[in-house]
Amino acid sequence: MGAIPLTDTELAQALTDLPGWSVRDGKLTATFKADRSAVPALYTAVAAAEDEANHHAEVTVLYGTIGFALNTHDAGGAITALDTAMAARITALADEHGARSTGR
Ligand SMILES: C[C@H](O)[C@H](O)[C@H]1CNC2=NC(N)=NC(=O)C2=N1
Repeated sequence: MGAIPLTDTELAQALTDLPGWSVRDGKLTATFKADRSAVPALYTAVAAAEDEANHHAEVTVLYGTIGFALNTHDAGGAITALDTAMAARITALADEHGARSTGR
């Protein structure tokens, strides 16, 4: 899986498999509602997945949500399969930690 920008069609197809994720400001983004007590463990799990994949998200923690934004720096900031794969991992980890997508 290389750092090749997805075409618009490929990205649209990928989004059908990534409920709750959308493209905002050129980045693959999702926000999850999470109890503050669950955030540390969720972030720790996401960080481990990021390090395993050597692919890292921007993470925004607010008082009741945790958000993720993904693009591929090595592809000039485009969205690649590295991003969609990490989005799927994050979705699964969020589910495991009781975090619920806000759908936007
Ligand atoms: C040197 C290191 O492998 C690169 O900088 C990795 C690290 N994590 C990364 N994360 C993201 N989101 N995009 C990248 O291109 C990227 N590249």
